[in-house]
Amino acid sequence: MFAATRVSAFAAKRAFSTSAANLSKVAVLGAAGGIGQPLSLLLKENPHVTHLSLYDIVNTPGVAADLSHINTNSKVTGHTGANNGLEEALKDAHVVVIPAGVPRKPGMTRDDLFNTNASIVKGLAEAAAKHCPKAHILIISNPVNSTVPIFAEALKKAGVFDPKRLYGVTTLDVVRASRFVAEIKNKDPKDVKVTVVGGHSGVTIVPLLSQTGLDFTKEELDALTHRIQFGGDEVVKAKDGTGSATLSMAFAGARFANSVLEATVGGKKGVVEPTFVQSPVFADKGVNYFSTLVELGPNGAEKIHGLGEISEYEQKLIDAALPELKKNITKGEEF
Ligand SMILES: NC(=O)C1=CN([C@@H]2O[C@H](COP(=O)(O)OP(=O)(O)OC[C@H]3O[C@@H](n4cnc5c(N)ncnc54)[C@H](O)[C@@H]3O)[C@@H](O)[C@H]2O)C=CC1
Ligand SMILES: O=C([O-])CC(=O)C(=O)O
Repeated sequence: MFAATRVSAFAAKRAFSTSAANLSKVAVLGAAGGIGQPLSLLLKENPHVTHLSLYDIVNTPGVAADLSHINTNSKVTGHTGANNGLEEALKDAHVVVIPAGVPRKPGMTRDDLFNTNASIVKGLAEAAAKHCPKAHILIISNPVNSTVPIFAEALKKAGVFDPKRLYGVTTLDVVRASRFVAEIKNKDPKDVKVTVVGGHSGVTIVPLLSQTGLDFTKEELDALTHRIQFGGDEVVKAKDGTGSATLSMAFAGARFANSVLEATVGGKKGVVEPTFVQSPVFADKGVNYFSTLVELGPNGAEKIHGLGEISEYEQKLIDAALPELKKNITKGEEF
């Protein structure tokens, strides 16, 4: 904590002369981790961020000191679990990005992380409800299908839940889908947009390849759908016990955070991103959270799109996703 305080004071002093008004304080919780560090680096480059506030239970002073030397126009502060670290990190935050919690090892499902990560996320939610009740909260911690409902319940209990400001980050599925499709079609991924709906684990991840404007054989559809649904496993296997996707997740998380910032403080119109939010799309089937394309505006998730036209193949994927999704959501809500 001593080191954290020193870093904090140092960074704050330096920032005084360089940074604009503290309009967009962005807090990263879990900032010293595999995702947290590269994500914080990418956020340090984001011109919308005026104050980058890094919180972790370990090692944040070092990460904050390191990032604070980068000559972009934001101040960096580091906070640890000791004393009022979390409160300081969250106070007045406009956006809070949360990659705190344990990652998978080979052989585990994301749901296997529930026991450890549910309490971590719940604790952070209670703190956010108290110290930054108006912040936009971006949940990366797995299992996203359950951690978003856990967070929502904690905010509801504190009387500060606004469904427009709570987002499960599913951007990595979209990033992967674009890359994988581009690979087999010999295209530049920037020209390949794939909408991915549902949740963020296995069969709950539903790519809508029929909406890409490209043609696929049945074999291509099967292979791509499987790869997009289980892309996370490829990385878990390759990392061989040392963790799951961190760099691609940091890239995806920074992209989503930037979209939220552009829409909420950057005045940009027509920002549309897929994200796992409280959603009416399958609420009649008891599935209260779902990821579809969402239009972001000054208040956050302002317009939730439906699925659009989907193929029979995709309808079957949706039918398989809904029961699993409902189970994951209920588990989170009841935690
Ligand atoms: N939504 C998505 O698409 C993805 C989600 N993930 C998930 O993100 C999470 C983090 O993954 P990694 O960064 O690889 O793990 P990591 O273990 O490298 O980092 C996690 C960090 O969280 C910190 N932490 C633990 N408890 C905390 C608490 N109470 N408050 C603040 N920080 C705390 C740890 O000290 C550590 O620095 C995992 O749950 C993983 O499954 C990973 C990839 C993609
Ligand atoms: O696979 C994991 O556990 C991490 C993750 O969510 C992903 O890479 O999509």
